[in-house]
Amino acid sequence: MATRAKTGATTTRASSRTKNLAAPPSPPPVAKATRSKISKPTTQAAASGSKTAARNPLAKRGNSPDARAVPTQKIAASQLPRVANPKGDNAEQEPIMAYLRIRPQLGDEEPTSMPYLDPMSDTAVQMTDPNNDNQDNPSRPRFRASIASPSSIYKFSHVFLPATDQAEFFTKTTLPLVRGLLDGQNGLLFTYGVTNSGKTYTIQGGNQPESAGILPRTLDVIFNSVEGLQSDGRFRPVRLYGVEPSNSTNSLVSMNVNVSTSEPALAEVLAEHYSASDPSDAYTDPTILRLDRNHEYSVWLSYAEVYNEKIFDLLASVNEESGNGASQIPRSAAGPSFLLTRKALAVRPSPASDAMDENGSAGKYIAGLRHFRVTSASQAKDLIKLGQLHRRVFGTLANSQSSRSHGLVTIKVLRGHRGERNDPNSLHISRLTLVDLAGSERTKHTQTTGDRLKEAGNINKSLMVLGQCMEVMRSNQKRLAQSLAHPGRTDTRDVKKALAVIPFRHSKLTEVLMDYFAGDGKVVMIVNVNPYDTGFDENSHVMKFSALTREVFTPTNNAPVPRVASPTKPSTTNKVRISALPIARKVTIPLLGRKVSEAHLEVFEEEEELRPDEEDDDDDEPINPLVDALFDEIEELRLRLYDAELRCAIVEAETREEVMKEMEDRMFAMERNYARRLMSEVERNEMKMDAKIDMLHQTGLLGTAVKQRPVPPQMSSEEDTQSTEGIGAEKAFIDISDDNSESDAERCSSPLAGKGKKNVDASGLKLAAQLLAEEDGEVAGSESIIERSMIVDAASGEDEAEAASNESGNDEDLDDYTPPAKPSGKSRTSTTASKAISSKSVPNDIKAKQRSSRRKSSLGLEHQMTGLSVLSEDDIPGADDSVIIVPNRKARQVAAAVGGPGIEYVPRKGEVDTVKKKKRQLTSKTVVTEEQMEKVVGAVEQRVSNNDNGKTIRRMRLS
Ligand SMILES: Nc1ncnc2c1ncn2[C@@H]1O[C@H](COP(=O)(O)OP(=O)(O)OP(=O)(O)O)[C@@H](O)[C@H]1O
Repeated sequence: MATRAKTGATTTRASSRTKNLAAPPSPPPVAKATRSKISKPTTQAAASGSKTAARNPLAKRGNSPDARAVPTQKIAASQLPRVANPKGDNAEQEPIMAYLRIRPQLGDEEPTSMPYLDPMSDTAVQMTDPNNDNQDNPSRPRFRASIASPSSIYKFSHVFLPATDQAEFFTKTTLPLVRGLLDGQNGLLFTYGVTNSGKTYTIQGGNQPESAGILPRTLDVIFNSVEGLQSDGRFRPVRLYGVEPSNSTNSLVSMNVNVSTSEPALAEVLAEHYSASDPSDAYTDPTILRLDRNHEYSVWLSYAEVYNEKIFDLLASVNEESGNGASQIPRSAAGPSFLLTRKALAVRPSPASDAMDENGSAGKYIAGLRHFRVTSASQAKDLIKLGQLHRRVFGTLANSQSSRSHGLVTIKVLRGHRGERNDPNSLHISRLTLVDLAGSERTKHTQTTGDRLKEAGNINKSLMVLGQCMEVMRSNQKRLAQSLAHPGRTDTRDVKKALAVIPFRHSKLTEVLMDYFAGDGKVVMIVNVNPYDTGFDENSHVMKFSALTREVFTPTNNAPVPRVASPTKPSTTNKVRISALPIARKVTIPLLGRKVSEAHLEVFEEEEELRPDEEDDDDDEPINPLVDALFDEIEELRLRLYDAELRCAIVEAETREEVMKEMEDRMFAMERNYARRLMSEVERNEMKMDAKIDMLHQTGLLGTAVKQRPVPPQMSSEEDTQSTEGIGAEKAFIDISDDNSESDAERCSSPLAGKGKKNVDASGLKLAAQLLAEEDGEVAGSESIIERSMIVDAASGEDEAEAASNESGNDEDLDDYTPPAKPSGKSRTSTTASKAISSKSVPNDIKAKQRSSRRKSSLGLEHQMTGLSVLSEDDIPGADDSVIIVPNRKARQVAAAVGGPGIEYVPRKGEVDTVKKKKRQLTSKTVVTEEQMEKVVGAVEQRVSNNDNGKTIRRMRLS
């Protein structure tokens, strides 16, 4: 037997049957366990007993002494809902267990509250789209980019909140599977979720001792429980259900993977930085499961990855070639370089001899995947680390340790009776596979391109196919259940024939796992969600997948009818052909060591070998070329879509940035322009207003004549002349009512209203002429003075005496009004002198000439003033036409009390009227109705008339 096994010509099938039903704690019904092909009468008898038990699962589960002896499992089993097996046999079915784990918030960069996930109970969560801000107002139109439902409630077997620790999580989700494994039952656990949601943390754990994940804890519990019950490992598992005599090549020592002593050279270089100081090694889960001490156990480990739709053995020794220059990889001075060659493994159907019954399938296995016997938890953990080292772990923007492949760790336990150590028929094989799925990729967020994009496409393909398998399984089961519920309506056999093909073969991942879904043990799915930095839409898809999965049932008791299988055909490996050329990739692995910063690896990935006889696949699943082509098409389109979206996002971002910059520049330029214009306008306004106020002063009505203000610098020489004229003219616009005898009508009339000579007060003209002389900045000789004096005389005429009396009038009627200064002595003298000249020494004809000339000049001046008034109004931006200048604050108060805007106080010389100034700066136009104006004017006049001796200066401009 041993000899045959060594040659590899014969393999055996271990028995799946419980031989001693009375032996406590006998396991519950075994799913697909293996049985030796070399049958013995005793084995057959036992198998027969087992067969009976297998067909009566309830008796085996609930009523058997074994079940009573294993309380943990009994509780776990009793919690599960049961349904009739759609296959029509007596096997029980359980839904796939789905657990939700919510990742806690990490660091400060993420928001403090879960934005869209609301745990409602231990088994339900509500997801609400945070962008759906129209919830409160249904009448408002909804524009949502997302196709996911805005709010949904999802149910799970259990919801684990962020505070859940690893120990509790392991106990509730995985321990029942470990119990099943040691009791001979198969199990599958996989984590599902988007990148960075905590899948790897759940499976492998964190850096802290207590944060060990479910994989190291599983190994701890297994070795805690089998302590003292380990067999010598004389048989080893092959394929899915086969056993064969073990040989030395499968021991860790023989393959130089005794990690405690010597590792492969690559691992020596790299792993020392990876594993030397891993604090989680120090932790051991203390849980011990009680086992039947009449049995002995051997534990086998394999570690595979599905990467880019290829399967690789992560524990296979790698052919390496260290830094000898053979590779084209640019060598780093700091780090070592390796050329690795690894070969993709094929998934093959097990030979029919492995099948448990004639009609049954023996399942598919990964051809060439090596299993290593491990005798302690620490040894197993080291082996896992070696596998992780080989696993492709690339840093992406989303997660520096993102898993780019699906990692499958399979633990196989061979259990045999102590009394029948040499009998392979006494062996049970059970297996537990823990799968760390790669994250569903967010290409937009991770800026995935090139190789990463291809990886993403393949990852998504695997997950998509997994979802499709679930969907088809669910609909098949529904149809069968309906048919069984109404047996008269349709023939169940017809329904079975019409069931849709489950597309397991469309991805390597589902192909490898299909036996679990097809009824080979319990399936547990862990849904990892990170609601802090992952989008609502992405997690919605994950949730939908989990909701779908929970509706799929897997048979938990699928023990087939045992039969003696024919010997396995010898391997035809020598006739293999390589399906494609090797693919070379360059990998850079960052290291944690001080000396070595990174290692460059060149990986040659050989395609899987296909046997000639495998080209016509003998799989029972029909191949539909159209479906395959459509899948390829979908993948192609998906990749192109990702690529296009990525490019669009980049272009959009760049365009936005450019436009923003341009707009910013423009805004700055506009701001500068406006500020400059505003300042110049304010200055101009101030100049003009000051000039006007100066005119008032110079008329002597508001105080002593002030010195001439400088002409605004922006005025040209041409403007200068005009402005000089304007100033003089504007002075003439001042309606001077310096005596109380002036009629109301005259006082209220605007000097602009008539624009005629009679509206121009004689005193005003006189002063205007004087001002003109002063503004010219020179005394142009006596003639010009005489000329101007004549003009004044002619203009004043009969009003002269009145004007003279007004000059000496009492102006103390207004409390804060400063009486105008007396005209300067020079002016007065000039006037008097001119009068003297005119009356005494000038002949009559000359007088007449002078009179006509004076009349002309007067008319010219009047004309100039009229013109300038227009110029003045139009020229001053923001000039307020509705302004009333009142002589003092009190008057303003009175006017303001009566109501009506536009009341201005004319300050004394040197006094600053801040209100007016501010008003000017704001250049706000006040609109005053005629009615308001009249009211104000009336009030002012009233006030003025109440003060007998007051002088009122008002200026009204009615626009
Ligand atoms: N329950 C948790 N408690 C504390 N930290 C956690 C938890 N879950 C995840 N993390 C941390 O979140 C980060 C991302 O987790 P992890 O690497 O497991 O994500 P992932 O889903 O495996 O990502 P990928 O699919 O890209 O491999 C890690 O730093 C991990 O330590």
